[in-house]
Amino acid sequence: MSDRYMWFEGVPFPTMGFTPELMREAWESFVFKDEDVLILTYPKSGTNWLVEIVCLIYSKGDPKWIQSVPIWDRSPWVETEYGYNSLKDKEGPRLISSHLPIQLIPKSLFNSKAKVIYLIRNPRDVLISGYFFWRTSYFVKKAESLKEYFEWFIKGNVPFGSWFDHIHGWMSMKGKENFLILSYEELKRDTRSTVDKICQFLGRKLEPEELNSLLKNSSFQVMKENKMSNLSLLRGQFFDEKNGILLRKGVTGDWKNHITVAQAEAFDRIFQEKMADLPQELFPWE
Ligand SMILES: Nc1ncnc2c1ncn2[C@@H]1O[C@H](COP(=O)(O)O)[C@@H](OP(=O)(O)O)[C@H]1O
Ligand SMILES: CCc1ccc(OS(=O)(=O)O)cc1
Repeated sequence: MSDRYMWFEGVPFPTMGFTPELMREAWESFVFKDEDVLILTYPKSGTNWLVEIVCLIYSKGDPKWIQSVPIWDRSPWVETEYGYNSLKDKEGPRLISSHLPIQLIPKSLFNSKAKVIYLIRNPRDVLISGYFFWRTSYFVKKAESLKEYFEWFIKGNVPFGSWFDHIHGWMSMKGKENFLILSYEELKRDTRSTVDKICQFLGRKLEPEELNSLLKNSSFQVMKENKMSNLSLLRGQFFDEKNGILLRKGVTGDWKNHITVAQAEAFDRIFQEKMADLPQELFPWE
C-alpha cells in the first residue's frame, strides 16, 4: 500500500517500478529507432487493448504470441525500470508503450521516424476507470472516495499527472506523418475499420480471416480471460489478491453511473475552459 507518489519533474508517478534515476536516464539516453512503434496514452484510455491489437497485427491474427508472453514483455513501458532495461539492447523493430507526457518522453523520439499511435478517451471514463483501478494497486496513493479522486483528477494529482496537460502536450504532434491519433470511442464503435486504419498506418495488411481472428482475440471477453493480458499475473506483487481489475467494464459512458449531476457540470466547465483551444472533433464523445 502506498500513501504517496514518486514525483519526477513535477509529475506524480507510481512508487513501484519507477525511479527518478531511471526516468532521467531514459529521458536523456534512450534511443528510438525509425522502425519502432510507440503506443502512447494517458493511463486508463485503453492502452492494453491497443497493445493487444497491434500485437495481433504483427502476428497476423495468430494468438500464440499474446497467449504465451505477458503484455508488458510484448510492448514494454519505456519509463519503467523493467521496461527500459528490456528495451534498450533489444534488436530489430520494437513495440514500445508509454504513458509519459510529451516533456518527459525520451528526447530521441523527436529525431526519429518511429511510428506513434496516440489513443485518447473521454476523460470522464478515464477518471472512473482510474478510480477503480488504482485503488486495487499497491503503488499509488489511494483516494478515500470518488469525490476525493475527482478533485485529484481535476488538479492532475493522479498517476502521470494532468489529463488536460497530457492531451495538450501531445496534440502539438498532430498532423505529423508518423503520428496517428485514435480514440477509444471509435475503436469501440467500429473496431474493424479502426483496425484497418492502424494496419494502413503501420504498412501491414491482414487477410480477412486474420482480421477476424484479431477481432475475436482482442475482444473484451477473450482479453479478460487471457492471463498474459489481464494483469492477473501481477496480483499479490503489484495488485490486491482479489481485485487488480484491468478489464472492468470496457464500455463508453460508464461515468454516468458514478458521477453526480453537479460533478458532471463542474467537469464540463473545466473541460470547456481547458480544452477550448483544441479542435473539438478530437473529442468524439457526447
Ligand atoms: N478488449 C477491450 N475492449 C474494450 N475495452 C477494453 C479492452 N481491454 C481493456 N479495455 C478497457 O480499457 C480500460 C483500461 O485502460 P488501460 O489499458 O489504458 O489501463 C478499462 O476500462 P474500464 O475500466 O472503463 O472498463 C478496460 O476495461
Ligand atoms: C508498476 C506496474 C504497473 C502495472 C500496470 C499498470 O497499469 S497500466 O497497464 O498502465 O494500465 C501500471 C503500472
